[in-house]
Amino acid sequence: MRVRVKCCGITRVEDALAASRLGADAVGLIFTRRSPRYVDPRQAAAIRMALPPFVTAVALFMDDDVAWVAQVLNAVKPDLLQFHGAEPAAFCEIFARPYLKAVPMATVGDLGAYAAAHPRAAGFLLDAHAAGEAGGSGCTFDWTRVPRDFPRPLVLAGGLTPDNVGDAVRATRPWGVDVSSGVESAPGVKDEAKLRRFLDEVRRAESGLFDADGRG
Ligand SMILES: O=C(O)c1ccccc1N[C@@H]1O[C@H](COP(=O)(O)O)[C@@H](O)[C@H]1O
Repeated sequence: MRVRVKCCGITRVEDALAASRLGADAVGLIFTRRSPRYVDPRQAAAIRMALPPFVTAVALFMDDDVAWVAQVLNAVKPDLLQFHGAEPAAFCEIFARPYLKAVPMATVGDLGAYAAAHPRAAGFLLDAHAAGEAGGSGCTFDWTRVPRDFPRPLVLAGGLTPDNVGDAVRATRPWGVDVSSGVESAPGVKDEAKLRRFLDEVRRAESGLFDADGRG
């Protein structure tokens, strides 16, 4: 199966278009103000409207309040939400939209129990959350902790770059991968050459995962 790619922390229309053209399945728009990749809802709406068909717009929040999430949803109309903080399922479900729940791998030991606490999540995004950083830290975690054959979609994140994403895909066989700082020239500004190499490496790695019958 194809490994899906999300490019997170998009703040410019041209970067969203480049990511889409190069084959990204999703772009992430960050609405938590503590991120250097924060994008205001008006700019995000312009990015969202510029996306070609079948490219998913993901709105990322981290322990933000209900009113702010609702305001962003109204303005941007994203396809998918990503809750990157300590939001319980009851909070994530208020908005009645499909959502990804981030898992802080630095502190979560039992992924099964964590997932069970979010029965309606569309999938789980495994991030390092290293050294107190909540996201976009550029830090990896121990990929041997990613279970094979987990019954729900797992998106690998945290410190992925064009240089390590091939090994990451071969080691974990994830549903998808997510990259933010690893394909930038500055926070919130994507580097097209890095993005191209990242997507090429994902495709190269995934092609080696399947046998002649297309089975993984
Ligand atoms: O990217 C950010 O600035 C960010 C800020 C706050 C919460 C989450 C954030 N990004 C998410 O973190 C992962 C990992 O980032 P990186 O690739 O290690 O830089 C990223 O995929 C986003 O989903």
